[in-house]
Amino acid sequence: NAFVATSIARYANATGRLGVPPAFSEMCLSAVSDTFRLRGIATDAAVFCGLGPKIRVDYQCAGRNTVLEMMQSPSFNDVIGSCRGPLSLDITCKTCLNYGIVYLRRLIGSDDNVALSVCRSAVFVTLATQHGVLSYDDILTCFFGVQGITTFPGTVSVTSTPASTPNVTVPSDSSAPKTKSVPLPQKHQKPYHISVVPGIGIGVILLAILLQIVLVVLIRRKNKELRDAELSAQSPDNAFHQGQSWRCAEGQSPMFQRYSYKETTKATNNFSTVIGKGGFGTVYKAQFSDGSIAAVKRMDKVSRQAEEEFCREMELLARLHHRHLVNLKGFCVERKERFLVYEYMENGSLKDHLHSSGTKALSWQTRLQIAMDVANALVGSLK
Ligand SMILES: Nc1ncnc2c1ncn2[C@@H]1O[C@H](COP(=O)(O)OP(=O)(O)OP(=O)(O)O)[C@@H](O)[C@H]1O
Repeated sequence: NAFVATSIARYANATGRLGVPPAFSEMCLSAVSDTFRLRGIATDAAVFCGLGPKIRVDYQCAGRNTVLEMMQSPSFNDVIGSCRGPLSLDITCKTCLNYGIVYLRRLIGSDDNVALSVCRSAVFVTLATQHGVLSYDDILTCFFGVQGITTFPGTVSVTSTPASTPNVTVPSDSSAPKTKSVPLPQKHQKPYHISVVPGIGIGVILLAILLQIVLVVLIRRKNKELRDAELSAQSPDNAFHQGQSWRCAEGQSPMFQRYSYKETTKATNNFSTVIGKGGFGTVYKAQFSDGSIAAVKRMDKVSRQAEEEFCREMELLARLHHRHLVNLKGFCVERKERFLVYEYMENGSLKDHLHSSGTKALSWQTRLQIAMDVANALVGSLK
């Protein structure tokens, strides 16, 4: 009904008539059926839309055939006045409809339901022609509870056949001009699914572009990694890292625990506690996740010599086990990082004790004992 009423409102807007004359009704009905088909509505819907098997395409109401006649009927101004408010609000819409019903009852009584229904559409069409005073979309929503069928404003000159909507041939009627401007409901004529398809398409394209960007970033990152690896393989120092030193560390690994860079960093609390510095590098205090305390020596610089030293220390301590020699617990070889992990000597270095003075100074007897222990350790290392 909303479709048909919309078409008739457009026609009324052009001609001032409340529907097409009988000679045009067949063309009009076939145009309505075409519209149904275009919008994917079952063609037999026409049966339900009309007042019986045929759709009413004229809204003659109690002898009134034109918008002007409707306007001139008593109390119609009251209807217009009550429908002036924002009809999108439920309360305003109800007031407008109530005024309409009161007006119709006065006009045709309350018994003739068919006439009531047709006149109700005639009221709608009449109101719909009141541009500037009333909002067409709001009236449509209020009267039929539907939205988006058409936007009424906007006009087009019409001269061709009714079948090729939206152009309409205006009947030769002395009271109506032959060619009129009829509002064109272009905006909302496309069925819903037609506007959804491009939306999905755009979504898919955007997703594809996004995936492509991610792919390019990943490829670039991988290429950079490969380039870096190639460069480091070409550098003389790194050739050593990749070759001899690595074999050295690998060779010893079964004897010592191998630590990862990550766990070493965590155990030293990101290398926060320095306990000494030697020729090889800096020594940090560390506590590993199993609770063991250790001294971690970190190789300061990457050089062939440092690498050899690292290797030698490992090889040596793998062979030497003496109660006067500090034990090597493990190592870490990762990228350019080299660590040796020793058991932690909580009393500090011999050097510190030998050179300390005051109450902490070592007695000569203790010094002698230490000298003998060191000599023992040396003998043990030479065996
Ligand atoms: N296992 C350890 N436990 C506690 N502190 C240590 C341990 N190993 C080293 N240190 C501390 O770190 C300092 C440096 O030790 P490191 O072995 O690197 O140097 P060095 O023996 O003095 O010299 P070089 O590196 O030439 O042998 C020591 O003086 C000591 O204070």
